[in-house]
Amino acid sequence: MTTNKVIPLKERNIILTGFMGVGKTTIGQLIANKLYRDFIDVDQEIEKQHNMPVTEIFKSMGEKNFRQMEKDYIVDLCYNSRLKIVSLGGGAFMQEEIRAACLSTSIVFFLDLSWSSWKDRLHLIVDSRPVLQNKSLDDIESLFAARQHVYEINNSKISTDDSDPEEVADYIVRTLKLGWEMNDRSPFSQSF
Ligand SMILES: Nc1ncnc2c1ncn2[C@@H]1O[C@H](COP(=O)(O)OP(=O)(O)O)[C@@H](O)[C@H]1O
Ligand SMILES: O=C(O)C1=C[C@@H](OP(=O)(O)O)[C@@H](O)[C@H](O)C1
Ligand SMILES: [Mg+2]
Repeated sequence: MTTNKVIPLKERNIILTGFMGVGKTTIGQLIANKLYRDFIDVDQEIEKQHNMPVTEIFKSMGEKNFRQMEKDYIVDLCYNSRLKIVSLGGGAFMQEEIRAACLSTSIVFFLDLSWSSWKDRLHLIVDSRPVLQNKSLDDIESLFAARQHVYEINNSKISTDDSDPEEVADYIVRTLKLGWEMNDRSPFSQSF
């Protein structure tokens, strides 16, 4: 474990959080390509471990087990890796232990999208997101609203309304490079 070591800013993992369908997986991969870093999508890693899609994991093992696997994977990743671009699943940040691990070791970006834009995207994702299945639009809106205040705990919030994934990824890369450059020039420290 690297728990007590202060991780230099440039080496910290970059973590994307936000509601299902906001673009974490798509944009994370683009950021990784632009920065020549490894990309880790937590859902895809859990799917590889179990050789089945998340929908099947929910069906055969239950959501509770999925949440445990998600927590174990992310906490380990946070404390034992650096320089990764990581896309979380949209429910991960609801677990306090995951939030604490992410915020103490990494740089967390919240990809925000308004409800009115989000609902136009529902048809793209509903079949592959078990949490959205058998729910009315009102139920989903309540879940969306309930989770927003948890995503608000982050290092940087990006509004993705009216931007395509390339634009969002470029914006995040520019923000990061600026932050790294300012940190390099700071007389106080290399890390915080
Ligand atoms: N900025 C965007 N504008 C339009 N469509 C997007 C945008 N970001 C993602 N999408 C689309 O939304 C869907 C969900 O994207 P995904 O990256 O899987 O989201 P998440 O990982 O947050 O659930 C995909 O079909 C993707 O192409
Ligand atoms: O919000 C959630 O509870 C979930 C989000 C999904 O990931 P995306 O946010 O990438 O869709 C996936 O982890 C699972 O279906 C549960
Ligand atoms: Mg995803």
